[in-house]
Amino acid sequence: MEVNIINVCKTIGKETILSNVSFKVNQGDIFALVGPNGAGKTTLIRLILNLYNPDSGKITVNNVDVRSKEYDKVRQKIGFLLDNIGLFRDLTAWENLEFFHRIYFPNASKSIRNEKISMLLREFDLYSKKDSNISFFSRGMRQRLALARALVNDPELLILDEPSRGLDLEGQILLRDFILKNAKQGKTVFINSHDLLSLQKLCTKIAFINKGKIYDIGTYEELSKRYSKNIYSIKAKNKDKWLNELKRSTFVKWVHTEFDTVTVCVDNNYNNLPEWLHSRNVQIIELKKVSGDLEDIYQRIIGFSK
Ligand SMILES: Nc1ncnc2c1ncn2[C@@H]1O[C@H](COP(=O)(O)OP(=O)(O)OP(=O)(O)O)[C@@H](O)[C@H]1O
Repeated sequence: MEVNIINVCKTIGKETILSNVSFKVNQGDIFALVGPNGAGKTTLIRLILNLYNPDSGKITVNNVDVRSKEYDKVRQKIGFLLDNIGLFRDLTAWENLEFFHRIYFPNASKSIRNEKISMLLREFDLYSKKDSNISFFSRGMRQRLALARALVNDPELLILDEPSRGLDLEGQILLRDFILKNAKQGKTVFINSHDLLSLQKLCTKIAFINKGKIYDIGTYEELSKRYSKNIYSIKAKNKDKWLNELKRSTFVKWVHTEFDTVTVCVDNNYNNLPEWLHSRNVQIIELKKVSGDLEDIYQRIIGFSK
Protein backbone atom coordinates (compact mmCIF):
# COMPACT_ATOMS: atom_id res chain seq x y z
CA MET A 1 0.00 0.00 0.00
CA GLU A 2 1.15 3.55 -0.57
CA VAL A 3 0.37 6.62 1.45
CA ASN A 4 0.26 10.04 -0.15
CA ILE A 5 0.11 13.14 2.00
CA ILE A 6 -0.61 16.29 0.05
CA ASN A 7 -0.38 19.79 1.55
CA VAL A 8 -1.96 18.79 4.84
CA CYS A 9 -2.66 21.52 7.40
CA LYS A 10 -4.12 20.93 10.84
CA THR A 11 -4.84 23.31 13.67
CA ILE A 12 -6.24 22.35 17.05
CA GLY A 13 -7.74 25.31 18.88
CA LYS A 14 -5.42 28.16 18.01
CA GLU A 15 -2.33 25.98 17.67
CA THR A 16 -0.98 25.08 14.24
CA ILE A 17 -0.05 21.42 14.55
CA LEU A 18 0.78 20.62 10.92
CA SER A 19 1.48 23.08 8.17
CA ASN A 20 1.63 22.10 4.50
CA VAL A 21 2.91 18.59 5.08
CA SER A 22 3.52 16.65 1.87
CA PHE A 23 5.32 13.36 1.24
CA LYS A 24 4.78 9.95 -0.23
CA VAL A 25 5.39 6.53 1.26
CA ASN A 26 5.72 3.78 -1.34
CA GLN A 27 4.72 0.16 -1.10
CA GLY A 28 7.36 -1.89 0.72
CA ASP A 29 8.93 1.18 2.31
CA ILE A 30 9.96 1.12 5.94
CA PHE A 31 9.28 4.76 6.52
CA ALA A 32 10.19 6.69 9.67
CA LEU A 33 8.86 10.00 10.85
CA VAL A 34 11.35 11.52 13.23
CA GLY A 35 11.12 14.66 15.33
CA PRO A 36 10.99 16.07 18.84
CA ASN A 37 8.09 15.73 21.30
CA GLY A 38 5.10 17.68 20.10
CA ALA A 39 6.33 17.89 16.48
CA GLY A 40 3.05 16.55 15.10
CA LYS A 41 3.92 12.88 14.41
CA THR A 42 0.99 11.27 16.22
CA THR A 43 -1.40 13.85 14.82
CA LEU A 44 -0.33 12.85 11.33
CA ILE A 45 -0.97 9.19 12.11
CA ARG A 46 -4.42 10.10 13.42
CA LEU A 47 -5.11 11.92 10.16
CA ILE A 48 -4.00 8.91 8.10
CA LEU A 49 -6.33 6.73 10.13
CA ASN A 50 -9.11 9.30 9.63
CA LEU A 51 -9.45 9.85 13.37
CA TYR A 52 -8.95 13.59 12.79
CA ASN A 53 -9.99 15.77 9.86
CA PRO A 54 -7.40 17.99 8.20
CA ASP A 55 -8.21 21.71 7.80
CA SER A 56 -6.95 21.51 4.24
CA GLY A 57 -5.02 19.17 2.01
CA LYS A 58 -5.60 15.53 1.30
CA ILE A 59 -4.35 12.10 2.36
CA THR A 60 -4.79 9.03 0.20
CA VAL A 61 -3.95 5.40 0.91
CA ASN A 62 -3.71 3.37 -2.28
CA ASN A 63 -5.25 6.33 -4.07
CA VAL A 64 -8.34 6.29 -1.85
CA ASP A 65 -9.08 9.52 0.00
CA VAL A 66 -9.06 8.74 3.72
CA ARG A 67 -12.20 10.87 4.13
CA SER A 68 -14.22 8.94 1.53
CA LYS A 69 -16.61 6.10 2.30
CA GLU A 70 -14.46 3.74 0.26
CA TYR A 71 -11.72 4.16 2.87
CA ASP A 72 -13.51 1.85 5.32
CA LYS A 73 -12.48 -1.09 3.12
CA VAL A 74 -8.87 0.11 2.89
CA ARG A 75 -8.72 0.56 6.66
CA GLN A 76 -9.51 -3.10 7.12
CA LYS A 77 -6.04 -3.71 5.67
CA ILE A 78 -4.22 -1.33 7.99
CA GLY A 79 -2.69 -2.56 11.23
CA PHE A 80 -1.86 0.10 13.75
CA LEU A 81 -0.31 0.66 17.12
CA LEU A 82 -1.17 3.95 18.76
CA ASP A 83 0.25 5.45 21.92
CA ASN A 84 -2.73 4.42 24.04
CA ILE A 85 -2.21 0.78 22.98
CA GLY A 86 -5.94 -0.05 22.81
CA LEU A 87 -6.07 -3.35 24.69
CA PHE A 88 -8.66 -4.53 27.18
CA ARG A 89 -7.10 -4.75 30.61
CA ASP A 90 -9.73 -7.13 31.97
CA LEU A 91 -9.10 -9.77 29.32
CA THR A 92 -6.32 -12.28 28.90
CA ALA A 93 -3.75 -11.98 26.11
CA TRP A 94 -5.59 -14.67 24.16
CA GLU A 95 -9.01 -13.06 24.67
CA ASN A 96 -7.70 -9.69 23.51
CA LEU A 97 -6.46 -11.10 20.21
CA GLU A 98 -9.59 -13.21 19.84
CA PHE A 99 -11.76 -10.12 20.28
CA PHE A 100 -10.01 -8.21 17.50
CA HIS A 101 -9.84 -11.26 15.22
CA ARG A 102 -13.62 -11.69 15.52
CA ILE A 103 -14.14 -8.06 14.49
CA TYR A 104 -12.04 -8.39 11.35
CA PHE A 105 -12.97 -11.99 10.46
CA PRO A 106 -16.39 -12.70 11.99
CA ASN A 107 -16.87 -15.79 9.82
CA ALA A 108 -13.49 -17.41 10.42
CA SER A 109 -13.58 -20.99 11.69
CA LYS A 110 -12.46 -21.72 15.22
CA SER A 111 -9.38 -23.62 14.05
CA ILE A 112 -8.25 -20.79 11.73
CA ARG A 113 -8.81 -18.25 14.52
CA ASN A 114 -6.91 -20.35 17.06
CA GLU A 115 -4.07 -20.97 14.67
CA LYS A 116 -3.67 -17.26 13.92
CA ILE A 117 -3.77 -16.22 17.58
CA SER A 118 -1.27 -18.92 18.59
CA MET A 119 1.06 -17.88 15.81
CA LEU A 120 0.95 -14.20 16.84
CA LEU A 121 1.47 -14.96 20.51
CA ARG A 122 4.44 -17.16 19.66
CA GLU A 123 5.91 -14.53 17.35
CA PHE A 124 6.06 -12.08 20.26
CA ASP A 125 7.09 -14.67 22.81
CA LEU A 126 3.86 -14.40 24.79
CA TYR A 127 2.37 -17.85 24.25
CA SER A 128 3.24 -19.03 27.74
CA LYS A 129 1.32 -16.01 29.08
CA LYS A 130 -1.72 -16.49 26.87
CA ASP A 131 -4.14 -17.09 29.72
CA SER A 132 -2.86 -14.31 31.97
CA ASN A 133 -4.99 -11.30 32.53
CA ILE A 134 -3.08 -8.46 30.91
CA SER A 135 -3.56 -6.13 33.85
CA PHE A 136 -0.69 -8.18 35.32
CA PHE A 137 1.50 -7.63 32.25
CA SER A 138 4.51 -5.33 32.35
CA ARG A 139 4.59 -2.28 30.04
CA GLY A 140 6.85 -4.13 27.60
CA MET A 141 4.64 -7.24 27.56
CA ARG A 142 1.60 -5.12 26.79
CA GLN A 143 3.55 -3.45 23.99
CA ARG A 144 4.38 -6.87 22.53
CA LEU A 145 0.72 -7.84 22.69
CA ALA A 146 -0.27 -4.55 21.05
CA LEU A 147 2.15 -5.33 18.20
CA ALA A 148 0.57 -8.77 17.85
CA ARG A 149 -2.85 -7.11 17.81
CA ALA A 150 -1.71 -4.81 15.00
CA LEU A 151 -1.18 -7.91 12.85
CA VAL A 152 -4.46 -9.65 13.58
CA ASN A 153 -6.09 -8.42 10.36
CA ASP A 154 -3.17 -9.46 8.05
CA PRO A 155 -2.47 -5.80 7.28
CA GLU A 156 -0.79 -4.53 4.13
CA LEU A 157 0.10 -1.26 5.82
CA LEU A 158 1.44 -1.15 9.36
CA ILE A 159 1.39 2.14 11.23
CA LEU A 160 3.38 2.03 14.43
CA ASP A 161 3.56 4.94 16.87
CA GLU A 162 6.59 4.53 19.13
CA PRO A 163 6.70 0.73 18.73
CA SER A 164 9.86 0.24 20.81
CA ARG A 165 8.44 2.04 23.85
CA GLY A 166 8.91 -0.14 26.93
CA LEU A 167 10.55 -3.02 25.09
CA ASP A 168 13.59 -4.77 26.53
CA LEU A 169 16.52 -5.64 24.25
CA GLU A 170 15.00 -8.96 23.25
CA GLY A 171 11.72 -7.20 22.49
CA GLN A 172 13.52 -4.63 20.36
CA ILE A 173 15.21 -7.37 18.36
CA LEU A 174 11.86 -9.13 17.91
CA LEU A 175 10.40 -5.82 16.75
CA ARG A 176 13.19 -5.24 14.24
CA ASP A 177 12.84 -8.75 12.81
CA PHE A 178 9.09 -8.33 12.73
CA ILE A 179 9.34 -5.07 10.76
CA LEU A 180 11.91 -6.46 8.31
CA LYS A 181 9.88 -9.62 7.78
CA ASN A 182 6.74 -7.64 7.06
CA ALA A 183 8.50 -5.28 4.66
CA LYS A 184 10.01 -8.27 2.81
CA GLN A 185 6.48 -9.56 2.32
CA GLY A 186 5.72 -6.29 0.50
CA LYS A 187 3.96 -4.62 3.40
CA THR A 188 4.47 -0.93 3.97
CA VAL A 189 5.61 0.09 7.43
CA PHE A 190 5.16 3.62 8.79
CA ILE A 191 6.94 4.25 12.09
CA ASN A 192 7.07 7.19 14.47
CA SER A 193 10.03 6.77 16.72
CA HIS A 194 12.79 8.43 18.71
CA ASP A 195 14.99 5.35 18.47
CA LEU A 196 17.36 6.72 15.85
CA LEU A 197 19.90 3.93 16.08
CA SER A 198 17.36 1.27 15.13
CA LEU A 199 15.81 3.46 12.46
CA GLN A 200 19.15 4.02 10.79
CA LYS A 201 19.58 0.26 10.41
CA LEU A 202 16.04 -0.41 9.39
CA CYS A 203 14.39 2.33 7.39
CA THR A 204 14.32 2.82 3.65
CA LYS A 205 13.16 6.42 4.02
CA ILE A 206 13.26 8.94 6.85
CA ALA A 207 11.40 12.24 7.18
CA PHE A 208 12.28 14.90 9.74
CA ILE A 209 9.42 16.86 11.23
CA ASN A 210 9.59 19.79 13.61
CA LYS A 211 6.86 22.21 14.69
CA GLY A 212 4.49 20.68 12.18
CA LYS A 213 6.75 21.13 9.15
CA ILE A 214 8.70 18.55 7.19
CA TYR A 215 12.32 19.69 7.16
CA ASP A 216 13.79 17.02 4.93
CA ILE A 217 13.19 13.52 3.67
CA GLY A 218 15.34 10.84 2.06
CA THR A 219 17.15 7.55 2.47
CA TYR A 220 19.81 7.42 5.17
CA GLU A 221 22.49 7.50 2.46
CA GLU A 222 20.96 10.58 0.81
CA LEU A 223 20.59 12.40 4.11
CA SER A 224 24.06 11.38 5.15
CA LYS A 225 25.53 12.88 1.96
CA ARG A 226 23.51 16.04 2.39
CA TYR A 227 24.26 16.70 6.04
CA SER A 228 27.48 15.05 7.03
CA LYS A 229 29.84 17.00 4.83
CA ASN A 230 31.02 19.33 7.52
CA ILE A 231 31.36 17.24 10.60
CA TYR A 232 34.83 16.90 12.10
CA SER A 233 36.12 14.83 14.93
CA ILE A 234 38.93 16.42 16.92
CA LYS A 235 41.25 14.89 19.46
CA ALA A 236 43.49 17.56 20.94
CA LYS A 237 45.15 18.60 24.16
CA ASN A 238 43.95 21.25 26.63
CA LYS A 239 40.32 21.38 25.57
CA ASP A 240 39.54 23.94 28.25
CA LYS A 241 41.67 26.49 26.37
CA TRP A 242 39.86 26.44 23.02
CA LEU A 243 36.58 24.53 23.30
CA ASN A 244 34.47 27.38 24.65
CA GLU A 245 35.68 29.76 21.94
CA LEU A 246 34.93 27.10 19.32
CA LYS A 247 31.41 26.66 20.69
CA ARG A 248 30.81 30.42 20.49
CA SER A 249 32.13 30.76 16.93
CA THR A 250 29.56 31.82 14.37
CA PHE A 251 30.64 29.16 11.85
CA VAL A 252 29.84 26.34 14.33
CA LYS A 253 26.43 24.68 14.15
CA TRP A 254 26.81 22.29 17.04
CA VAL A 255 29.44 20.64 19.21
CA HIS A 256 29.28 17.30 20.94
CA THR A 257 31.93 16.20 23.41
CA GLU A 258 32.49 12.62 24.49
CA PHE A 259 35.56 11.69 26.53
CA ASP A 260 38.58 13.09 24.66
CA THR A 261 36.78 13.51 21.31
CA VAL A 262 35.07 16.70 20.22
CA THR A 263 32.68 16.36 17.30
CA VAL A 264 31.85 19.63 15.62
CA CYS A 265 29.54 20.51 12.77
CA VAL A 266 30.45 23.67 10.87
CA ASP A 267 28.64 25.78 8.27
CA ASN A 268 28.40 24.33 4.77
CA ASN A 269 30.81 26.80 3.22
CA TYR A 270 33.33 26.85 6.08
CA ASN A 271 36.60 25.09 5.20
CA ASN A 272 39.02 26.62 7.67
CA LEU A 273 38.68 24.54 10.80
CA PRO A 274 42.27 23.16 10.65
CA GLU A 275 43.59 26.73 10.24
CA TRP A 276 41.37 27.98 13.05
CA LEU A 277 42.79 25.33 15.40
CA HIS A 278 46.40 25.97 14.31
CA SER A 279 46.03 29.71 14.78
CA ARG A 280 45.09 29.04 18.40
CA ASN A 281 48.06 26.72 18.87
CA VAL A 282 45.82 23.77 19.57
CA GLN A 283 47.95 20.64 19.88
CA ILE A 284 46.03 18.33 17.60
CA ILE A 285 46.34 14.58 18.12
CA GLU A 286 43.82 13.70 15.43
CA LEU A 287 41.55 15.72 13.16
CA LYS A 288 39.30 14.03 10.62
CA LYS A 289 36.05 14.47 8.78
CA VAL A 290 33.40 11.99 9.82
CA SER A 291 30.26 10.75 8.20
CA GLY A 292 27.51 11.40 10.71
CA ASP A 293 25.01 8.88 11.98
CA LEU A 294 21.30 9.56 12.11
CA GLU A 295 21.72 11.30 15.45
CA ASP A 296 24.21 13.75 13.90
CA ILE A 297 21.86 14.34 11.00
CA TYR A 298 18.99 14.89 13.43
CA GLN A 299 21.01 17.46 15.34
CA ARG A 300 21.95 19.15 12.13
CA ILE A 301 18.37 19.37 10.89
CA ILE A 302 16.41 19.82 14.08
CA GLY A 303 18.53 20.58 17.07
CA PHE A 304 21.51 22.88 16.89
CA SER A 305 22.93 22.49 20.36
CA LYS A 306 26.16 24.42 20.71
N1 LIG B 1 -6.54 16.62 20.91
C1 LIG B 1 -5.64 17.58 21.08
N2 LIG B 1 -5.97 18.74 21.74
C2 LIG B 1 -5.08 19.73 21.90
N3 LIG B 1 -3.80 19.68 21.45
C3 LIG B 1 -3.42 18.57 20.81
C4 LIG B 1 -4.30 17.45 20.59
N4 LIG B 1 -3.62 16.49 19.91
C5 LIG B 1 -2.38 16.99 19.73
N5 LIG B 1 -2.25 18.22 20.26
C6 LIG B 1 -1.05 19.07 20.25
O1 LIG B 1 -0.43 18.90 19.00
C7 LIG B 1 0.97 18.98 19.11
C8 LIG B 1 1.56 17.77 18.41
O2 LIG B 1 1.23 16.61 19.16
P1 LIG B 1 1.61 15.15 18.66
O3 LIG B 1 1.06 14.19 19.64
O4 LIG B 1 1.21 15.00 17.24
O5 LIG B 1 3.20 15.22 18.75
P2 LIG B 1 4.28 14.04 18.56
O6 LIG B 1 5.23 14.51 17.52
O7 LIG B 1 3.60 12.75 18.33
O8 LIG B 1 5.01 14.07 19.97
P3 LIG B 1 5.66 12.87 20.86
O9 LIG B 1 7.00 12.59 20.28
O10 LIG B 1 5.75 13.51 22.20
O11 LIG B 1 4.72 11.70 20.83
C9 LIG B 1 1.29 19.05 20.60
O12 LIG B 1 1.55 20.41 20.90
C10 LIG B 1 -0.01 18.62 21.26
O13 LIG B 1 -0.19 19.27 22.48
